[in-house]
Parts: sequence; structure tokens; C-alpha cells
Amino acid sequence: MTEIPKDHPRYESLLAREKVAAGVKMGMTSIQGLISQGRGESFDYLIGERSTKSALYAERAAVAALLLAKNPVISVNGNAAALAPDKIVSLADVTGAKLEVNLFHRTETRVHLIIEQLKANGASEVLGKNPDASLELSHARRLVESRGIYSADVVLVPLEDGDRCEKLVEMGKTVIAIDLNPLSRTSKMSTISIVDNLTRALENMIKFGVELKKERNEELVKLITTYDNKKTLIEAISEIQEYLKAMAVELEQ
Ligand SMILES: Nc1ncnc2c1ncn2[C@@H]1O[C@H](COP(=O)(O)OP(=O)(O)OP(=O)(O)O)[C@@H](O)[C@H]1O
Ligand SMILES: CC(C)(COP(=O)(O)O)[C@@H](O)C(=O)O
Ligand code: BAL
Repeated sequence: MTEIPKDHPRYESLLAREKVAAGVKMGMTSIQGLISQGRGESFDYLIGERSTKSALYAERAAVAALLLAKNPVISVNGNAAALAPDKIVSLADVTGAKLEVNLFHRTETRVHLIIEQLKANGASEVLGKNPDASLELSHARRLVESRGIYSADVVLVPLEDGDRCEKLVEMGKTVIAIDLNPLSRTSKMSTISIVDNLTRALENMIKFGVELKKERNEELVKLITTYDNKKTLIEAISEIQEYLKAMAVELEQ
């Protein structure tokens, strides 16, 4: 990995690029993950590389859903494993969610490396190595474990595919997506769409998880039952519009 000076103006995003590149070099992250990271970064510019109001609202609702779930599962792909394995494990600890590796560009080697990465960051058990159930999909994301994603009532899917997301919703699951693109199929199909950078979203969700655990269940139920994803996505898009307008004014000065 290239040493990124901490005083570099783009330190956070350069570090993220290094993590994804290192993930690819060690065989854990798919090479297509580089394309995905690049696309995500571009969207992050449009929200000013910060967690917007609508993102924070969606993150709180998402954590409430995970805390109230009977069988919550966090689905982990190669990008998430490279970018924030420690935060994924911490969120699982705070919410009691299981971890399951689920890949689009699946190889058994990559599944093994991601499991090892999560265990090296404190995970005790990680599912995904021995899929014994199948979603009605025509690609490798169909391979799931019956005691994990298949039977989950709430699934967190960072950096996801819209078709798997749609299938999970069709199965009656609450699907939480983290996707900087508010126009992706994933964002549109999810029950709760977090339009934020993966690392920031996980940091916020861990913090909210600790806070919300002290709340009574009625408070958590209220957060979910009053949540409207279409409204949140519309707010996310208008936050982008507002930010771009402010940047245009700034550039004129
Ligand atoms: N670090 C990140 N944080 C948040 N979102 C990210 C990050 N990196 C990539 N993304 C976004 O995650 C999505 C993952 O890419 P992917 O190709 O799976 O989705 P997609 O092609 O848009 O598919 P669909 O439209 O079916 O959701 C992209 O929209 C990308 O912008
Ligand atoms: C690259 C990735 C975002 C993840 O791929 P994997 O780690 O194989 O699930 C994939 O969904 C894609 O968009 O190509
Ligand atoms: N993530 C790869 C396939 C898709 O975007 O649906």
C-alpha cells in the first residue's frame, strides 16, 4: 500500500482507494470492486463527502430495524471487507447481527479470505462458506446459508445489486442498503436506503446502535413504522441539488 500522508486534502478517499486496491492484490476484493469504488467516490462528491440529514435519519431507522430483528444478518462483499472490516464486526456486535459473506464474483478463495479478514477483526462466526439454500437468482449471490440470509428477517446489504435486493424484499425481508447512488436499483428497491459512504454509515450506525439500545422498544418501533424510503430518497436527491447550487454560487464568487 502507498503511504498516504495524513495532511493530504483527500486523505480519507485516497486511503479508501488503497484499501480496495490492497484487497484486490491479496485476492479478497474483486477487480470490479475498483470500478465500484470509483463510482461511489464520484457520488460522494455530490453530497459534499459528509453524512447528510436524510442519511443520518435512514441510519437511525436501519439500526432500530436491526435491534428489533429476530434474525438480523449483515451481508459482506469484497469491497466492504476491504474498506471497513472492523466497523462491520462492531456493528454486528452492537446489534447482535450475524455476518454472512455473499459475493457476486464468487470464488471459494475469496469467501475464505473475507472470512479470515472478518475474524482477524474480531468476528467469532462468519457464515457463507457452506451455502445450503438458494435465492431465485441466476448469479452467485443466490448462494446463501439457511440460518443466515435465507431465514433473516432484516438484512443489511452494503454496495449491493438491485436484483438480489428486490428478491430479498419479495421474500418479505426488511432490506437495508448502503449505496451512494440514490438512483441505483438497490436504493430504489430497499426498505431502508442509506445514501452515504459505507465507512461513514457504519460509524454512524455503531454510534446510533449504542444510543438506541438504551431506548424502549416502542421508540425503535416508531422509528421504523414512520420511516418512508421514497420520501428519504427524494430528500437525498434534493440535498444533492441544494449542495450543487451552493457550490455553483461558491464558484461564481
Ligand atoms: N464506499 C462506498 N460507499 C457507498 N456506496 C458505494 C461505495 N462504493 C461504491 N458504492 C456504490 O455502490 C453501488 C455498488 O455498485 P453495483 O455495481 O453493485 O451497483 P449497481 O451497478 O448500481 O447496481 P444496481 O443499480 O442494481 O444497484 C454503486 O451504486 C456505487 O456507486
Ligand atoms: C464489485 C461489487 C460491488 C462486489 O462484488 P463481490 O465482492 O464479488 O460481491 C459487485 O457487486 C459489482 O458491482 O461488480
Ligand atoms: N453488482 C453487479 C451486478 C449488479 O450491479 O446488479
